[in-house]
Amino acid sequence: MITFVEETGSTNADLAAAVRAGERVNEGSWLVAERQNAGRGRQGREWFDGSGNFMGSTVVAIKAGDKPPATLSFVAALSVFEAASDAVGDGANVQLKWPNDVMLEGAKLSGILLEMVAEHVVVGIGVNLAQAPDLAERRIVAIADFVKPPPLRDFADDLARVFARELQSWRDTSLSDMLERFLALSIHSQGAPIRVHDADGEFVEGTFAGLEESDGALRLRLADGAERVIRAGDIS
Ligand SMILES: O=C(O)CCCC[C@@H]1SC[C@@H]2NC(=O)N[C@@H]21
Repeated sequence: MITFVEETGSTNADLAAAVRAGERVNEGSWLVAERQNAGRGRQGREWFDGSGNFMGSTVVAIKAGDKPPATLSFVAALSVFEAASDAVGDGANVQLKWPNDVMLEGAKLSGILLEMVAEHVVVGIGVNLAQAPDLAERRIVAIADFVKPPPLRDFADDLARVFARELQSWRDTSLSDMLERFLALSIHSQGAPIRVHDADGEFVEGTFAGLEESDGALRLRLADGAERVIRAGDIS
C-alpha cells in the first residue's frame, strides 16, 4: 500500500518515528511525500525538495537469517535502476554507482538513505523525476532533462512493485548474485581509476577492485598494490 501525503518533514523520519513508537509498519507499505521540508541525505547532507520528484520511504523488518542490513542498499539501487529505466526507455543511459547511486547519462539521478531503527531498516529513496538542484560541486540531473517524466503515482507504483520483487530475491538468493547484477550495471568497471571520499572525510585514490562478497563493501586497489576495503563512503 502506498500512502501519499502533500507535505512532511522527511518520509524517513516519519517511518522511523512510527517504528520507534511501536506502531505496526508492514513491509510493502510506502510513505510518499509530494514535498519534504527537511529531507535527509547521506552523510548528514540535506535532500533537495523538488516538486514533482519522487520522495518516499519503506520499512524492512530484519528477520533471523537475513543478509547484512546494509546490503538492502543494493535492493534499493537495483529497484530504482529498473523503475528509472522503465521511465526513460531508450531516451538516456541509466547506470549504478557504488554504494547506491543511480546515474543518468553519468550524473546523479537518485539518492538512497538507509536508517537502522530497532531491528528495522527504513529505506528512503529520492528520484529526480521533474527537476534537479543546481549544485556547484557536482552535476545532478532529472528524468525531465531527457524525456517526459512519468506521473509521480505511476512511478511510485512501479518502484514499489519492483522493490517487493528485489526484496524477495535478496532473501531467497545469494548476495553474490545480487552483487554480480549490480556490477554488470555499474558505471565503474574493474580496474577503473576512482577517488573515494570515505566516512572519515578523507579522499583515497586507487582503482576499482570489485565488491566484498560478504557485505558488498568497496575494494580499492592502492598505488602500492595493497587493497583497502571501504564500507561507507562515496566515489567522487
Ligand atoms: O544523499 C543521498 O544520496 C540520499 C538521499 C535520500 C533522499 C530520500 S527522499 C525520501 C527519503 N526521506 C528523506 O528524508 N530522505 C530520503
